[in-house]
Amino acid sequence: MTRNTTADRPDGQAPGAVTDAVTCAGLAYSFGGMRAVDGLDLSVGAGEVFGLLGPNGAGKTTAIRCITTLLPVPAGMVRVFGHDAAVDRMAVRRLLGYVPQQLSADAALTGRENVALFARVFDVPRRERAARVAQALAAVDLADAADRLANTYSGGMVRRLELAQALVSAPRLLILDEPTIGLDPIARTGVWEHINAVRAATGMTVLVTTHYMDEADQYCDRVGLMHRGRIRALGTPAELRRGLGERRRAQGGAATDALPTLEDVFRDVAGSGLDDTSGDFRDVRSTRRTAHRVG
Ligand SMILES: Nc1ncnc2c1ncn2[C@@H]1O[C@H](COP(=O)(O)OP(=O)(O)OP(=O)(O)O)[C@@H](O)[C@H]1O
Repeated sequence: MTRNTTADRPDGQAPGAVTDAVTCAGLAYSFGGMRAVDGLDLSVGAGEVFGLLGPNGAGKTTAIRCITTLLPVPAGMVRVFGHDAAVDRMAVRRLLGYVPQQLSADAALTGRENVALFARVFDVPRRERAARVAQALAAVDLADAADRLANTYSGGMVRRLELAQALVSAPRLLILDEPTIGLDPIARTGVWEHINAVRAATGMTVLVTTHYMDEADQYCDRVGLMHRGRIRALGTPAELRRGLGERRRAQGGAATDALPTLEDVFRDVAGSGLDDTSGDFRDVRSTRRTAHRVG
């Protein structure tokens, strides 16, 4: 059950309002008999940074692929700035930039060529292209490295290059699937600083998945904790931490005044589902499937 609601939304809107950047209602998606997304209800307000968290196999990537229209919407509803993803796929695609989990940069091209390719694919007008490519590269601090082959870039630079690819079409909604995975702490901070700078300059909405609870706590306005295909807890990181602290005190546990961390909240939500026998097996199997896909 969802434990927290939409208090303190930056746009002050009710869930499902037209100014929502993303609305999912009862979204479901199955791979054969496996129900990867199972009745997902989600509203991301325009202009907010929303973190979708959850254990391996929770259904985050599948949900994101439905929102980006890369997967169909077989059941339920997905809207992006009011456009129905099941009906108006091109309108949705024009509004978003997407950085997938898998590598999307071409090692044999320079940084500039990689971003220019995305500018063409996303129909950036020919006359504006060179300037927009340069602007996107500058926004992620790659102007000086723009004419080097991408295979000479560090991991952090590649991730920033992929960010530039997603930004070149000036999206209203930026969707990032684990943007900082495998990066060192300095590179992770760098990626977030660039996301925040662009967001501050443009008012862009950001929907991000991450397994790094410290990042979610620091950079997300609100987070949704997903487990077994739907949201189990929702709120600002502070609300979720406070809520767990209050529940613990009410249960007479934790003889400490320390506020729980977001990782404690994550364990509280995901842990309860991992305790039963089917959950253990299913989640191990999910993780292996995911590893196989990525590797
Ligand atoms: N192409 C596919 N074929 C079969 N099963 C899939 C496929 N993609 C995902 N799944 C399964 O759907 C479930 C949800 O996977 P998904 O990748 O959406 O989870 P996730 O929360 O993004 O996980 P992770 O954090 O590991 O990326 C998992 O059980 C996964 O094994």
